[in-house]
Amino acid sequence: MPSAAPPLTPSTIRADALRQLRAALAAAGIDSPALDARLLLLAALDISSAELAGLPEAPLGEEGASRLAGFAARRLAREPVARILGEREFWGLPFRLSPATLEPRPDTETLVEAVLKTLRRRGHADWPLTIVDVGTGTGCILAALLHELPQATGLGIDRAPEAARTARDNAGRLGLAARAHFIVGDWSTAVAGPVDVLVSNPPYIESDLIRTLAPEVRRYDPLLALDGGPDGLDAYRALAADARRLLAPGGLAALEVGEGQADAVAGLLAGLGPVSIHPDLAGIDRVVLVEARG
Ligand SMILES: C[S@@+](CC[C@H](N)C(=O)[O-])C[C@H]1O[C@@H](n2cnc3c(N)ncnc32)[C@H](O)[C@@H]1O
Repeated sequence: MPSAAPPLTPSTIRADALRQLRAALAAAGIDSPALDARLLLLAALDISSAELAGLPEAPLGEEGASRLAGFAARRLAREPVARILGEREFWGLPFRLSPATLEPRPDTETLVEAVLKTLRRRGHADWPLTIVDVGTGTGCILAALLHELPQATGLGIDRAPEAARTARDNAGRLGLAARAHFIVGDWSTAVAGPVDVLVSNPPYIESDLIRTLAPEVRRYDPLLALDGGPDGLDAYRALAADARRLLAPGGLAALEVGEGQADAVAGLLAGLGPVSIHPDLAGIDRVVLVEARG
């Protein structure tokens, strides 16, 4: 049964709207009702937290009530807040979303951290590195790396043309257009190499498990971004072959993996050089990194 929307009117005051929305989201079983209600209210009224704190008794007004009612209906239909707002932060940078892009996840920052740590340990962070990001989505991994590595240039590849366009737009808005290029392609088949850094957060959910995912993921993240084939490892087989073909001597590849996949992916990369496995903040092995022999 669809959950009841809060009874918002133009004369409803901000504080009451927040309470009503929080209660409606909680009743619908949404995980973070207080935070979501607050973010949606601020966005619907286009105000800051300080403005809300300063004038909690102000009425929503015609436009505010109508926008907030629309946002509430979408969230109650389990659309994620970031999709409603159209933007999501990753590595402290803003990324626009489109229906063709995965919503970037905090876990993926583990991959950015692992690559930067390795490059810094090796004293390569100021080198004019070439980076390839396969399955770039919003372009978040590539943009975060280029943001931290001022001499590097990068290529983002996605099979979804709309994702490649969104990534290009995001890189442009972040001032990275001169160093980041984006193409539509199937894994790295269009790339000749050599490549210094190959990164990817590929689709890795086992096909049969997709129907068990939370509605926020199953209904709103694109299937192409989720489906890793029968055992979830299809993409890694292609990427391991790409790494073997493309990596420069001494180059590195870093792949995000799903829970329980690290050992299998480490096995696929093992022939290239020493492999390390990096946990995310929850302690789950999240990134497999290989440093190709020089
Ligand atoms: C899990 S998403 C990751 C998106 C983004 N890199 C991130 O971390 O938020 C995987 C991405 O791979 C893309 N993809 C799926 N199959 C592909 C293929 N054969 N070649 C290139 N990209 C592919 C999807 O369109 C999607 O954007």
